[in-house]
Amino acid sequence: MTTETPGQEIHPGAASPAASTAPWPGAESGQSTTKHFLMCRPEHFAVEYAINPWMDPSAGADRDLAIRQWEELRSVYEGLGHRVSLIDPVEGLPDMVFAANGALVVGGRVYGARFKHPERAAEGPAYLEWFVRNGYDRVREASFTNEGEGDFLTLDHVILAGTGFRTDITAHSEAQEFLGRPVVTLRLVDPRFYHLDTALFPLNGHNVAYFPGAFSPGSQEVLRRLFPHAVIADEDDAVVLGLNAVSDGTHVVVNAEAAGLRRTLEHEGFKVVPVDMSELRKAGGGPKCCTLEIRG
Ligand SMILES: CN(C)C(=N)NCCC[C@H](N)C(=O)O
Repeated sequence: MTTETPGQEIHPGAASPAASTAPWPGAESGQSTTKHFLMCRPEHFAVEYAINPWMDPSAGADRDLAIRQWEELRSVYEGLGHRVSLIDPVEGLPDMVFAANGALVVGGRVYGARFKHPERAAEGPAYLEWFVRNGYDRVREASFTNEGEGDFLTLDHVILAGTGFRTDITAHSEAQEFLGRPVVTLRLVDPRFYHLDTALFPLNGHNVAYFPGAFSPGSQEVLRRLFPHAVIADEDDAVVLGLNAVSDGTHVVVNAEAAGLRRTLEHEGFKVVPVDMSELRKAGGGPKCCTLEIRG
């Protein structure tokens, strides 16, 4: 049903290791899934304003380096056999590279983002427009503030939803109603981890890795109950945005600096794919932020 603008589609070149029956011990953590991602080349990337504690406009950012790091991330996905589509970057929207914030797409239904900060407000309609243009007809403009997959992370039977800094808790029930999936609210308490995807990522359809210190005591308890076998990350890994990672159930694409987390994931049987996203981190983003998953 989805038709994409010619030239925007990128076809995976290499054979897919993710689709193979690779004997990595990660098999016990779940099967590898071939995914469809939407990304936005950082052609207008800059740190021009500060809307999170990572951003310092006076420090400057090297756009060419950001583009090289982003290209590397894109080829990692393609090399793993994932499909990558592109949305055109819009001049004047320096954070548009963080595609994860643009929407939440589950079962072919697109729940649009509504950004908290006016600096990013125009990104919501830009991403929604991409989905409409590409044939998605179950599209919902949000009535409440929410920053897409920055604060909504989807597992097989539940969607985990962050609140506290960006996404309004009322958006959680709006998303649940629209998507027909149970949404579990998690409260974020540390401003460095202002989106859920800075503090937690799904390892597969039924387990997660997370940094407990980013969550309120009640939400920590919820996470312990839901995921008794979760991978627990420490603050050293969290402060290099190590939890802003993307897993296909076998491979985990993770910030290279997250040394402890990388070791733990390998020990758990995952195939770790380190990437350097240091330039994009100056705006508060990592690999997951650059990646919006299109499900269905
Ligand atoms: C990992 N995170 C938090 C993301 N999903 N998005 C990055 C957004 C960065 C942007 N400057 C902002 O502060 O909104």
